[in-house]
Amino acid sequence: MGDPSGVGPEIIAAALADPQVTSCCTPFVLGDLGAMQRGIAVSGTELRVEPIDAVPFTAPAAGVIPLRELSSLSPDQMAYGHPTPAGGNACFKYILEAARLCLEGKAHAMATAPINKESMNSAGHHYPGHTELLAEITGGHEVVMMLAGDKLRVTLVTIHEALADVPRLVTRERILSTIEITHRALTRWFAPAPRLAVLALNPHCGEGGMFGKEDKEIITPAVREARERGIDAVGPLSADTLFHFAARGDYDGVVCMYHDQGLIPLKLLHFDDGVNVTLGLPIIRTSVDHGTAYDLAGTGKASAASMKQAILMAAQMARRDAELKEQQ
Ligand SMILES: NC(=O)c1ccc[n+]([C@@H]2O[C@H](COP(=O)([O-])OP(=O)(O)OC[C@H]3O[C@@H](n4cnc5c(N)ncnc54)[C@H](O)[C@@H]3O)[C@@H](O)[C@H]2O)c1
Ligand SMILES: N[C@H](C(=O)O)[C@H](O)COP(=O)(O)O
Repeated sequence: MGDPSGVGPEIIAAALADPQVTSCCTPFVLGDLGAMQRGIAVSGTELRVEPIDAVPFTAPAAGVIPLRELSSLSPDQMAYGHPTPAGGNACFKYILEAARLCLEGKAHAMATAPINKESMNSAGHHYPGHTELLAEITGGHEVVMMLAGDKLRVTLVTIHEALADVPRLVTRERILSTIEITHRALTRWFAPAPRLAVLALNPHCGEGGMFGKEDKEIITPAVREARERGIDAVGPLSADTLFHFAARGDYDGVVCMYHDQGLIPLKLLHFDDGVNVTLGLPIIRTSVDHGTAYDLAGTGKASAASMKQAILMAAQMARRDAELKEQQ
């Protein structure tokens, strides 16, 4: 459900009211009954929530959202636009339970609504986001954040890091593993023979060292090694021009060095329908590409398009996994 004080519950309701969603999967919510009922009212949908005790559960009637109640927040603890430690703790529980159900094979995939990272941290859970928390609780796998839309897919070598720390964190090993994880995931789910572009860190790829040495000394050898391992990757390429070519279809994925390098173009093109996917996990996890939007929470004005796409993509990935399993 994500943060009950944000737009999560209302966009979940709007997404689950869409027959395209319910015809491709059997969704259920891990969250708070009161928050979900409020979200349904705000969304103006005709849905009804029915608490479930366990997963799996009996298939619900049309118009019913099965909900496993993991918190019972008071109105103060879930006031719109006001994150609370109780709300942050509740989000943490929803994520843990979703991961557990996926790991145990009781759910095929999880699609997350937005959390407020500050509120989860205020509850004592010190993670930059879902990505790092899921990496830890599913076995310490190396993970990569991907944001994807029809026109563009970006993956990130560094995620939630201060910009000042990025040059130090952009190592050859980390670039190489990001390229490899991206390649593997795209091959499995999205593009059978992926073409990857790897971005430079500095303007004009460092201009021969005048504007920084990282492109020549770190990114170039990492791309060379990826190519030696059979991956169709090119780079480093200048970030200012590359997105034009990627968005017109020249590449299946763009490996970016830091958060805003990739997420600004992605959200410019796909704010409404972009999906965040965590690659490298032993489970399928997708998410909306936006945050808690406190300024809109409770107004019913938030778009549910990204939530819907996140659920559809999770279902599509799970179907693909089932096909691959059958072929084995
Ligand atoms: N998937 C996630 O859990 C996730 C993703 C991004 C940000 N966050 C968190 O969300 C909190 C708020 O972050 P922020 O303010 O940077 O970003 P935000 O995405 O919440 O809001 C940025 C702007 O986009 C608008 N917006 C967001 N979602 C919208 C929607 N569905 N429809 C229409 N407009 C929408 C908001 O009204 C606001 O003007 C932070 O704590 C951040 O860490 C969580
Ligand atoms: N970087 C993401 C974005 O801006 O959309 C976002 O913060 C999500 O992070 P998690 O999926 O790790 O919560």
